[in-house]
Amino acid sequence: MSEPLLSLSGVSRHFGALKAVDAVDLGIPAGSRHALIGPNGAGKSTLFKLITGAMPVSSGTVALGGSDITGLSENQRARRGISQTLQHSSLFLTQTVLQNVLLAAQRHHPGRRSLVPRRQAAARERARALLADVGLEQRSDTPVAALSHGERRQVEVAVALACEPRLLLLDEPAAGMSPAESARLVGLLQALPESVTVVIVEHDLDVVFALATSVTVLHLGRVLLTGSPDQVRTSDAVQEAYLGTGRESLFLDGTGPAHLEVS
Ligand SMILES: Nc1ncnc2c1ncn2[C@@H]1O[C@H](COP(=O)(O)OP(=O)(O)OP(=O)(O)O)[C@@H](O)[C@H]1O
Repeated sequence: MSEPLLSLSGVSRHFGALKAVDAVDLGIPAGSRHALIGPNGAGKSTLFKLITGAMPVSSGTVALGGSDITGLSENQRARRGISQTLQHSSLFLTQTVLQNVLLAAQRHHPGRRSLVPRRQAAARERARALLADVGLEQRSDTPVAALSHGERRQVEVAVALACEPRLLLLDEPAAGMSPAESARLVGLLQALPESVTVVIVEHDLDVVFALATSVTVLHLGRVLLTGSPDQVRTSDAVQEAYLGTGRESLFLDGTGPAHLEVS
């Protein structure tokens, strides 16, 4: 079997006596649409930060494409091909959608910054193509401040893609979105090329089951199960992990995810 794109081995993060992430082993093949789920406090955000390099591991190793990146900073990992969108927006509100994407591309490829009009035009063309990919070509010249919440999340995906990632990590991309906006987001993530491996941390299980080809369930910092969406859906252990967390069941009606209309 080929080497996973992302490989975690014995990854742990402790806060004093609390094992927020506890000896996690995980291999995510290239091209996956992988979801990390689990009840509140399961360790999802902490694990996300250990992958991006926003937080150092207490022990264990993180490898990307077979290279150990455990000791690398967040910026160094970004240069190796890890891009992320965060729960809290990092967009420039007074700049247009296009300018946000251009700035991200320039930050990532400082060498491509150019005063030559032909090169500037090529950069704008690349940025417009990305905006078309995320369904925002009509909004290129609109200031981000004038966009809806859902559209801003779409810009964040375009900004992350401007860094030409091998691994795109999305932290709760559907938070605060309407069902229609969530469906659009799922559609655009499904349409990304296989060269971009996607990992999402997401509470909205309709989004998870519409998108994910594989799912890891975290509980109390440990991997409870990694499997197909069907294996996760039908697991008694997963249902039990969600009991007592405010959700009576993994699915609110106990039958399955609500239908998410993905166009
Ligand atoms: N910087 C920190 N210092 C101390 N404890 C922390 C820190 N960050 C997270 N924790 C604790 O680690 C555990 C896991 O938190 P984490 O935010 O990773 O969970 P989560 O699964 O993302 O939860 P949620 O779904 O609520 O966002 C929790 O008990 C949390 O209180």
